[in-house]
Amino acid sequence: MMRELWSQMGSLMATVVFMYTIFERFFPSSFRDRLQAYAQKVTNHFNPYIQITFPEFSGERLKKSEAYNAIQTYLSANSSQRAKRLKAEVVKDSQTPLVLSMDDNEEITDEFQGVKVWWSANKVSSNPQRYNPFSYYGSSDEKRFYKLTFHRSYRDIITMSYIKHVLEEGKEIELTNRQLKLYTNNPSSGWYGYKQSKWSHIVFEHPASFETLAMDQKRKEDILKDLAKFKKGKEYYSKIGKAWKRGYLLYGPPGTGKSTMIAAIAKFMNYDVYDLELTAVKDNTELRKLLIETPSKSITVIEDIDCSLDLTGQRKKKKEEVENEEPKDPMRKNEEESSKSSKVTLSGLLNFIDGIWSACGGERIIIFTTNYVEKLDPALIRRGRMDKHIEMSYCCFDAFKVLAKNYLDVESHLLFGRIGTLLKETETSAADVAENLMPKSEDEDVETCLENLIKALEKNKEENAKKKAEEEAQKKLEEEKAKEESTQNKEINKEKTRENVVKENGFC
Ligand SMILES: Nc1ncnc2c1ncn2[C@@H]1O[C@H](COP(=O)(O)OP(=O)(O)OP(=O)(O)O)[C@@H](O)[C@H]1O
Ligand SMILES: [Mg+2]
Repeated sequence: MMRELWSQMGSLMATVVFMYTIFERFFPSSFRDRLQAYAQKVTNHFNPYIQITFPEFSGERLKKSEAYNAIQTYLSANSSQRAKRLKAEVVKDSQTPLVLSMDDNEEITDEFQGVKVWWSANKVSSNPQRYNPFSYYGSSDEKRFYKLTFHRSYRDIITMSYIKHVLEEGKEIELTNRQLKLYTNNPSSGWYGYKQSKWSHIVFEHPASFETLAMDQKRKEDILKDLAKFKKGKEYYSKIGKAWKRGYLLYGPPGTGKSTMIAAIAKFMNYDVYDLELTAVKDNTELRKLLIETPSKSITVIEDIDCSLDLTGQRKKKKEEVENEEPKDPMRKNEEESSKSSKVTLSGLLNFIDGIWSACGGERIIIFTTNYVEKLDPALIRRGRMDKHIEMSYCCFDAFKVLAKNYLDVESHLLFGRIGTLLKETETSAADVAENLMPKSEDEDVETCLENLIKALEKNKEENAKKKAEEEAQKKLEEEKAKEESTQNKEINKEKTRENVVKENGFC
């Protein structure tokens, strides 16, 4: 009531000012200014309400204000039930294509810690008559802004806590609603020039999630807990003095779900994925430039790190090469050397993961995947760099049950027992199990699909047994050969010793 009264007062003052402008010719300008300032002072003195405005565009370059966007999102989420007049907008990159927010000149109330505040969406037209085709604001110079009004006795609570709460919640909702993106690095030849950038992106619409990811249930829960702890870890990481980042190493045979797991992590965390193709990065400087452009709340992925570059034995190999090298044409040698030195090195990657990059913004995840964990340089995957090592192993019964639910919508079946036994006896990837579970035609029912899987697993078992027998036979052969060689060596040594004794003593 009181606030409305003051609002009326404001209109009254505006009318007075308007009258000045009409009669301005009859008043000297100095008198007009003085009167206006005085009227403002009087209003401010008695008005117990404070107003803060948040314009849509700010700064010299008239960039769209982040605060305005966050407030819009916050109010859309909180006001669409309360406001009587709403406007619908199509928002780019949002999961919900049509976003409802309160319409221009509409007002709603909000409450924070028992304090009531008023938000209004406003629009002013600085020059409605003039058409400006280059205007940021459309056909007329419309300027939008949100106005927050509150009683002056709550100044501290509103300016110090409430606005922060609105902006944070608005940004959080923006992040939840937006569509995830998958970024890939562009070759450096295209980094500069008009509209070029280091990363290109597409909307990331991978259907995988932790619900559909087939793996041992306990391990899955463990990973989920780890991720949830990381997400809420801002204070914890700052308390222990560690950069807010986490490294995951996913390793295991092909088709066991490493890439699927990355998609599930991205979805769970609601982070964009930056898929770094190391072979397209010329050197450590380029690597740095690329990584520095990855934002917080992102996952940087290096897939098949063992194949991406010779990160595994680079240092050792270089030495060997130098020793075995034949003399070369000096021109070619120079060329080769410069191409060799323009490569990302293991230390370049490690320094950046540990150093500046992890300190930029925080809340970053880095994931390496490999099929051959034993080939990697221990320095690359030591704890602290790759904090969590996750083995994606062959399909177990738990994982099979998830796949059966995903593909056939069954949770139990008489054939499950046989499949469980066969999975223990074979090494079958989840990708192979999934492929066999997928109905090949419309006539194939659940039972046929499960039988198909059993047949495939039995075949796999037979082949494995055959392979194992062959390997054992080969091993035996090698052992026998080694034994024979050692007996021969012993005989030779004995003969040599005898000859030496004869030489030393000078007789037979
Ligand atoms: N654990 C799993 N859960 C659900 N689906 C899986 C799983 N593992 C594999 N699949 C299925 O198999 C396909 C291949 O899996 P994915 O690409 O994740 O394997 P990968 O471990 O990354 O293999 P590679 O080592 O060859 O890159 C996926 O598209 C998915 O359909
Ligand atoms: Mg993969």
